[in-house]
Amino acid sequence: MEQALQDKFAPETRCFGCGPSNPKGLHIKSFPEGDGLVCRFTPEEHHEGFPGFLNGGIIGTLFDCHMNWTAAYFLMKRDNLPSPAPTVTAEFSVQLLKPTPSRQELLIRARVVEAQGRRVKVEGELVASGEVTARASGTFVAVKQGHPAWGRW
Ligand SMILES: CCCCCCCCCC(=O)SCCNC(=O)CCNC(=O)[C@H](O)C(C)(C)COP(=O)(O)OP(=O)(O)OC[C@H]1O[C@@H](n2cnc3c(N)ncnc32)[C@H](O)[C@@H]1OP(=O)(O)O
Repeated sequence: MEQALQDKFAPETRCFGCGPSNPKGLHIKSFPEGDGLVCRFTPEEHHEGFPGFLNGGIIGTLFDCHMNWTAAYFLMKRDNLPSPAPTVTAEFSVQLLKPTPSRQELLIRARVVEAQGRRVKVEGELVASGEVTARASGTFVAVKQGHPAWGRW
């Protein structure tokens, strides 16, 4: 089976949302598909906000990390880099449209809508049983040498 970008390019990282090496993390897995990236995530009970529905902060983290990887992968392709660009989240916002069921697999899609230099805008949506329950957008910036995140992937 195809490897997730996180496992292929950053297996040692410990980010709470996407680091494969964080034993308490969410371990999201992102895969290129179509014009963006997709992530499938099945929540656990301790991710719930109320019984049977996902906590909003967890939804934010899913978008944050998956959109970040979408930006990083986009820059890798655009700039012909050997690995995803070292991007961090500059800002993001989430619209919680309806309660998100937490006892099933969820689909998160994201795609780049604008890019200029090392700044990339990404939009995402969260789908449960074919229904969009949340949307997000954000700005992700590839850091320069000297930034605390540099070389930490
Ligand atoms: C391989 C990928 C692995 C990814 C795994 C990690 C995923 C984890 C997701 C995270 O949680 S990251 C951690 C949380 N984020 C941070 O801690 C970031 C804190 N902020 C910063 O470090 C800096 O503010 C930042 C690197 C984002 C920008 O500082 P810089 O000095 O590098 O850039 P600069 O200020 O020159 O801005 C560059 C461009 O971004 C734009 N920009 C910067 N901050 C912005 C902002 N807040 N909102 C919108 N745009 C922003 C800025 O206008 C400009 O646009 P233009 O190039 O078009 O002029």
